[in-house]
Amino acid sequence: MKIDTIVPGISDPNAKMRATMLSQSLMPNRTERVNRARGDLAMGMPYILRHGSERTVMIAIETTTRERFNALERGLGAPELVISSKRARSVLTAAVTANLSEGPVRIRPPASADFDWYQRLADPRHDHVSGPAGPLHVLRTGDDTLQNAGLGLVKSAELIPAFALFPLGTELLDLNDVPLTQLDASEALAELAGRPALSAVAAASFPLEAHDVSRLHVFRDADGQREHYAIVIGQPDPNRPVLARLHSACFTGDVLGSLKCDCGPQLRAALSRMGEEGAGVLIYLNQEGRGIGLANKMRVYDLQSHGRDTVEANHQLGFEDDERDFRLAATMLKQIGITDIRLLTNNPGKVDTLAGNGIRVVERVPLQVGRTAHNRSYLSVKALKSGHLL
Ligand SMILES: Nc1nc2c(ncn2[C@@H]2O[C@H](COP(=O)(O)OP(=O)(O)OP(=O)(O)O)[C@@H](O)[C@H]2O)c(=O)[nH]1
Ligand SMILES: [Zn+2]
Repeated sequence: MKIDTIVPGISDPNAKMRATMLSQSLMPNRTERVNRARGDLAMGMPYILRHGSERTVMIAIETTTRERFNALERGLGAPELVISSKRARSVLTAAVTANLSEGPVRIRPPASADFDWYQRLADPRHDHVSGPAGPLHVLRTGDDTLQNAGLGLVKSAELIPAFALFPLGTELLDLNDVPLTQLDASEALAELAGRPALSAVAAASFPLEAHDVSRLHVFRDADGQREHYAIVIGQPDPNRPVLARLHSACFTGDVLGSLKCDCGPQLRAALSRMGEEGAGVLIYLNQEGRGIGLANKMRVYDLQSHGRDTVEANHQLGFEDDERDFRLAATMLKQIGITDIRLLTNNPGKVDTLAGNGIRVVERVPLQVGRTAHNRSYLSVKALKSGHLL
């Protein structure tokens, strides 16, 4: 951005310096650059992902249009398709996935591949009718910083974890006239792994069914993408550990009363126990579907209707078992001045993460409510595969 060209009175000796300072302060920082790229992916816009001298144009398979994809292919040549190793093991033949390590899997498309081919490998909705794909050429060599960053970005945009990378050789095309976002892959990886920063935005008190004194604090993450809530019930005694619940958003369970999980009853039971004790804190994290978002949760529910369990379905779509970041809860508790808690949970992972991030969990209080014939196998898979305590 050339601010000096629009600042009047450029002959003023201070104007140039003011323009430089203004340019510097308007320059997007790392969080903003990563968030722009994430926004582009969500809109189906391509952006430039760089690593060293390598430059690629990245586009998410879920959101791009066929027309845009074809235009990129005509201009830049065939891309590589990147999916996660979890997805690769579900959709590719065993011969192709033998010895695959965790992380991104790079696939060179066959000459006949059209946009439908990319969609079919990305989206598992037709897996049960089409069977495994292969033989295919999996690229195993080289540094995969670009692919790792891409995978982190599509997942954090809550999109199907699959994208295309079109190599952008310097000699090929000059895209300088197209205002594409540019992002460095190492910088993206550092941002995604960093401790999530949250700021307190607003708070107000109002009565709840559980207790007539409650205060809701709204926190917003640094990229402005998501809000999380802390609800303080009654007036917790600062000298005693507070009864606490760390709850992850479940629109289907919390709001609609779905019988497929135990979230709604857990939410209400936690609030009413806090009401009975006269004090407590509920941390409500907007990490729907164990961090994959509601659209992806519906995709994994659909896979579950074809016989997959909750963990297998996440893998088939390309996600890990659990994509949540419980460090957010530790940050929020500390910001509202609560460091000692009794945590209502059956999930030892929550206890460990809070304890490792400055919260003293003096007791784990089991929360076993809402078991139905519909969620019996879901809950036993969580116990068997995810270490939840029954
Ligand atoms: N991906 C996926 N998410 C699910 C499924 N069923 C429920 N969820 C999500 O799982 C999360 C459950 O959250 P919590 O109840 O806070 O956590 P938990 O890990 O079960 O631990 P505790 O309830 O504290 O014992 C919510 O985000 C739900 O939306 C499923 O089949 N697949
Ligand atoms: Zn639920």
